[in-house]
Amino acid sequence: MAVNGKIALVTGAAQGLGRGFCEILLKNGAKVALLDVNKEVGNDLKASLDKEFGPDHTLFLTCDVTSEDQLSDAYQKTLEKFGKIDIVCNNAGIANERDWEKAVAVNLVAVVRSTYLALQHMKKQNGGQGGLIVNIASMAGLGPLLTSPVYTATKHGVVGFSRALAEASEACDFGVRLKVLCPTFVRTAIISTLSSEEYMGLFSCLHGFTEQMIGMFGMLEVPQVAEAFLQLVVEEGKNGSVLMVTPEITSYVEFPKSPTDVLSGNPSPSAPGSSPQ
Ligand SMILES: NC(=O)C1=CN([C@@H]2O[C@H](COP(=O)(O)OP(=O)(O)OC[C@H]3O[C@@H](n4cnc5c(N)ncnc54)[C@H](O)[C@@H]3O)[C@@H](O)[C@H]2O)C=CC1
Ligand SMILES: CCCCC/C=C\C=C\C(=O)C/C=C\C/C=C\CCCC(=O)O
Repeated sequence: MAVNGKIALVTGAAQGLGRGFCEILLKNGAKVALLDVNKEVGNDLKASLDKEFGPDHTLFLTCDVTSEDQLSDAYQKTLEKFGKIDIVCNNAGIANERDWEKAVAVNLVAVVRSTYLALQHMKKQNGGQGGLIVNIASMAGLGPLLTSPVYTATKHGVVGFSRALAEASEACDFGVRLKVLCPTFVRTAIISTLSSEEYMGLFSCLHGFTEQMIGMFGMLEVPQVAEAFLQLVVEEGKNGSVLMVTPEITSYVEFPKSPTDVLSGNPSPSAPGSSPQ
């Protein structure tokens, strides 16, 4: 989808990857609703973006994505300010294996809720103009991060939910596409949890394991991931696709043949973007 003139809503927008996604959308001519639980950092970001893009191009909304009321209120305020929503990026996420229920609430439950809200506002059957939802998972949505089983589960959940809903949206002709971004390690604040005694808890015997993985996979910088995000947004079609990002390679993930392919007699595996929508 061409970004110029579009309205986007990004969760967890105040810093890290969320900030990178907002900046690349703004640079390409979108207006963006910035949602974040961190009011102070969010207000600072808004002030800095106002200088670069003008105050009418963004709206900062304090929003804890785990609150149903705050989330639906944020969608409502975005619509009141900008009149429509074309792109939603569900990015807010945490790593917390001790308070693992909170990790499930932020990383999975809130992504599901926000995706359904987005669908409700964008789908053609409700008078919407269609649109695109990009859910931020992780490479931990494709394979295990040993020190973080619950984080891994939530990210696998985001991948599975998004792929299933992408097919359902197409079958129901909602006019809304879903895509998933799976970066490896990125230099942001979430990484500071790395190897801390508080985080490791049960898994302290795996001390040093993540550092080894970072040595193997490498560490991305935010602008590299923002470029991959832009690629997902701009490329037409590819509903249900999952884009993996490492320092060396950005590529669509191929999954085993899905039951829908089998039912429809599609001989090829479930290649991303195989559907024309
Ligand atoms: N940094 C990394 O290595 C990777 C990160 N990811 C994913 O990217 C996403 C963004 O993470 P980072 O930018 O790295 O982390 P970060 O910690 O720098 O930023 C996360 C942002 O989300 C916000 N947030 C947290 N809980 C929230 C809530 N309940 N409601 C609203 N906002 C909330 C925070 O205030 C913060 O602004 C997460 O989903 C993370 O799992 C995926 C792969 C790698
Ligand atoms: C295919 C194998 C999966 C590899 C996963 C790769 C990268 C994933 C990175 C993230 O999503 C990073 C986000 C959170 C992790 C933060 C801390 C957990 C690590 C703690 C530790 O092990 O010390």
